[in-house]
Amino acid sequence: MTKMTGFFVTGTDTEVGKTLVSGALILKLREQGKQVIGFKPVVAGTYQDASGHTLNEDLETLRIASQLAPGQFNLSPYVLDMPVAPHLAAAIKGIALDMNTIMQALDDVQKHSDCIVVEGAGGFLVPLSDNQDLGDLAQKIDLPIVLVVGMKLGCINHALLTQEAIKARGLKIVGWVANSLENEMPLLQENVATLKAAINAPFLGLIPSLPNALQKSHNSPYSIEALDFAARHIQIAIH
Ligand SMILES: Nc1ncnc2c1ncn2[C@@H]1O[C@H](COP(=O)(O)OP(=O)(O)OP(=O)(O)O)[C@@H](O)[C@H]1O
Ligand SMILES: C[C@H](N)[C@H](N)CCCCCC(=O)O
Ligand SMILES: [Mg+2]
Repeated sequence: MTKMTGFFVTGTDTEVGKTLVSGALILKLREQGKQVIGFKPVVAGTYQDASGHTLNEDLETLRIASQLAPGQFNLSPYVLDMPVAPHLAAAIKGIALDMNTIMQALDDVQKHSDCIVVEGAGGFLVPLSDNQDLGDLAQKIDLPIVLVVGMKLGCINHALLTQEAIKARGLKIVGWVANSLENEMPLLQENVATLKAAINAPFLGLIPSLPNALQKSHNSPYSIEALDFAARHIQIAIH
């Protein structure tokens, strides 16, 4: 496999805005004239669209951001129905998540793009199997890591734990994004200031709570306007 360019997007937890930031990064890379494809090693949680197709919200968001047609490219080798820890969703389906299968799928989409934005599943050390986790996958993929901090009580500890885990794998955080989530936390700016001092990587920006008009509705992914709103709040050097 040739050396990839792009980003690996991890977060302090599940539901912290990795998909929002991944979509925003795809838009920023596309603004530079690059062909970008989003990828997730595994997704857990599906819904049926009006035509009865089984879809996943994150993959549909990455698809919107990359401007891909429905079904164009396989953005994840593992689409699992239950919205639970991926290795458990896989076990329920009677399968195991295999690192080589993920790398092969990534290689396939990479052939059609200049850059890849890989969104992790949950936090940095979510298991893929009994002996491998997403940190191992991040090591194999070896893309610069963007850390998304979901701004809620507890995020300082989660951010520091994640930073340690990334460092322990010999990887580097290229920057971190504070995502304000749906309800702005008390002392938001003070929390951001604490994180700026504690995280040993550039601060890329604070995404405010999405304006009501841009909030997603049930089962529908982020709109392109929501991704663009987030992109406008991220400053990142793209080479
Ligand atoms: N800035 C924001 N303003 C308002 N709502 C937000 C914001 N960021 C995220 N959300 C909401 O928080 C929820 C989780 O966001 P998102 O799906 O991007 O998280 P994630 O980290 O990608 O989760 P997963 O681990 O499942 O991939 C979504 O319902 C989304 O609408
Ligand atoms: C289903 C969910 N939305 C994510 N895709 C997966 C989150 C896995 C979290 C596992 C854990 O850390 O306990
Ligand atoms: Mg997501």
